[in-house]
Amino acid sequence: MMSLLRFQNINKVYSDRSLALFKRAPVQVLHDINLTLHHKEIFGIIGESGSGKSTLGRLTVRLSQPSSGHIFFENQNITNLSKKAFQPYRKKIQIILQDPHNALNPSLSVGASIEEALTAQHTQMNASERRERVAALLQQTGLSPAIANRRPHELSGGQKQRIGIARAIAINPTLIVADEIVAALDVSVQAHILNLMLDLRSQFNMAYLFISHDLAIVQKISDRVAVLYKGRIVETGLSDEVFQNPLHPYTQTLLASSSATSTDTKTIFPQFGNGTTNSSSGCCFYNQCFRRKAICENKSPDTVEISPTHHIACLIV
Ligand SMILES: Nc1ncnc2c1ncn2[C@@H]1O[C@H](COP(=O)(O)OP(=O)(O)OP(=O)(O)O)[C@@H](O)[C@H]1O
Repeated sequence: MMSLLRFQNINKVYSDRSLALFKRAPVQVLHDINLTLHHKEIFGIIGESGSGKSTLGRLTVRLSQPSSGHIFFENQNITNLSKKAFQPYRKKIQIILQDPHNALNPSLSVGASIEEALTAQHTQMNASERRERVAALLQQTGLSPAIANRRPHELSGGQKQRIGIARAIAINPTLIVADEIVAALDVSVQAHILNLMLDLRSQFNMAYLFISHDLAIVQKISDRVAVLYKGRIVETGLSDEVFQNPLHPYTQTLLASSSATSTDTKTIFPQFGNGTTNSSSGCCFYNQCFRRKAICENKSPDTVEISPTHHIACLIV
């Protein structure tokens, strides 16, 4: 497979903002990152909070610059390109962020928001072509074209995230950085969004850098995965291999600690049938456990019985 994105010896140093200005010391959050992402591939990035996942995503779309090292996109070194020289690549690399509620301009209609993505990238479309494109994008993301006239506050979280996805795919990118894109959504909505991402990948042959703390979701959605620990890649490989036979002690600990809390993939991805789930109860998921168990067992949340240990595990989390 041809390389789409390559990180070569990437280091990132921030200054520690928790300290007073005169006491600030540099903090290295990424150490010597080497990764290659192929065309049409879904590459998962996992690791605990603060391990540097989002920083890697931000470097990819040049929201931030590496302190040293190089980033190659389609074999072109894009690390130090001027804004103008980067413009053609900007169109090919899009990002979708976690919080759909803040991702959209509240004063713009949904249609105007998507049109803005088209005009920002200097597409040569006239107004009626843009409106047609907006309608097509809404349909492709499972929404009615009529929603174009609504404002963000009139939409659900899932609908807003679909608009975020429509904006991201508007100019036919080849790579999408998906940073915790379902973390803020209800579990049933997560399923729809993740299935939409899989459909769009097959339809438009995009690659995803898929950043998530939810190991079960990453396992199911990713072709390959890298495990970040304190800014270093400690393990990388085919998703199934890493999840089934983790070699690095940190990966083993991460998988073991997630086993009581991870998403039930049978609920999220029913098409995977009886695939393994990391959840001891099969249903636990942070503080939504009642709801999740209800969904798993197809019951009302009020009638779900939860074992004391399951419940305690959720309270601890
Ligand atoms: N702009 C910044 N200035 C200073 N430090 C930063 C900045 N952005 C991130 N950091 C620090 O870099 C480290 C890595 O942050 P990052 O957001 O990449 O981690 P993460 O793995 O995505 O975490 P989470 O899963 O909690 O989002 C953290 O210690 C964070 O506090």
